[in-house]
Amino acid sequence: MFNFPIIDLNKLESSSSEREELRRGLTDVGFFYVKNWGLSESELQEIEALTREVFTASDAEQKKLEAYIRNMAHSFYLFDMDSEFIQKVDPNLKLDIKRIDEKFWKMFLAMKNTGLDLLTWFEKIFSLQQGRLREQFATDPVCCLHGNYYDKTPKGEWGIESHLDKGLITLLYQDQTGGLEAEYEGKWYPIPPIEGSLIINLGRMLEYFTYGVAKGAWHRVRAHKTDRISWPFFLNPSFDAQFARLDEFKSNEAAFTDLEKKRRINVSGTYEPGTTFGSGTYRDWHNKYVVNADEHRRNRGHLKIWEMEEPAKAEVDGPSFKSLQALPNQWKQPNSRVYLNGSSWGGY
Ligand SMILES: O=C(O)CCC(=O)C(=O)O
Ligand SMILES: [Fe+2]
Repeated sequence: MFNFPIIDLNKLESSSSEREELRRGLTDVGFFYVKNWGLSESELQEIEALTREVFTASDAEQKKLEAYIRNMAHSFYLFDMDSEFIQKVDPNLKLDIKRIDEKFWKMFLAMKNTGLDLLTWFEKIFSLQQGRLREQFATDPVCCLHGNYYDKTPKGEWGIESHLDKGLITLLYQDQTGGLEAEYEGKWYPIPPIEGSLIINLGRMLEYFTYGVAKGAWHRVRAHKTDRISWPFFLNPSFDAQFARLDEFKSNEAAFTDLEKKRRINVSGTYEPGTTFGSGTYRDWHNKYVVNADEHRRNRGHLKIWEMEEPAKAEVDGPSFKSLQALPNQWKQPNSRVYLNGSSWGGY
């Protein structure tokens, strides 16, 4: 059993051993737990119950929901209380949309704040100038919260196949089922749930910007006999962030180039045959490798995804929904009623 770091956010300021554990999580393991991140256990229990209600609602209930989102090929948005979608809610709908919206939005913000605080801690751990990570990459980060619903993954199939998330940091809350595993030095280890804690893993972008000193971590979800819910929050760079790596880490360039060469492609829910990151912005990279990747992501997991984004970002991405709508029907929502099956663009 591998010992993943567990960081109590309330102790980071006062305890150097806590900061050392964070360093281990950041530079060696790529995965760690954090405690005291913002939501109480009772709030999390409520979120779990509401999420299960949404995902297990009757066909009829889900059909009603579908009617509200038929113009959105990709996501099930609940965050904008003034939107047409919310106002048009069928009075007979049993799901309590407003409550779901309120709870999920609170979770979204708590996770976003925790992620940004962690970036500040990473700056300290790396002795970077204050703001070096946050100001260069995350002044206006592209954030996305998923509800992942694994409906009794059939034996022999993966909940989610081995992958590396594409963004800066992923913050994940999971129910008590278990099944998540991470790779460390070539071996796979379970990441069991610790009640109330978040799992943090580092993504491809943070790894790239630091020449691999911050460690991107591979992970996967095993098949399980019961259903399982997890809530990953993806903190991606700002669309306008330049793909400029930090000189402070340049001494690791040779080692990182080596690592990249040995890597499988199509690593992170993106489709990157022979990727060179090059210059430009995160938006350029996103448009090239994420927006066009749906076909390749289709079979990467056995789950339904519910997705929440910030309204402003959803607008920025309007064109990508439209381009998705132009795709042949079978690419849009395979087997799905309300939710997309394993074809999120914002996450992974
Ligand atoms: O469900 C999990 O525990 C992991 C989900 C995940 O890796 C992802 O959505 O990128
Ligand atoms: Fe992931």
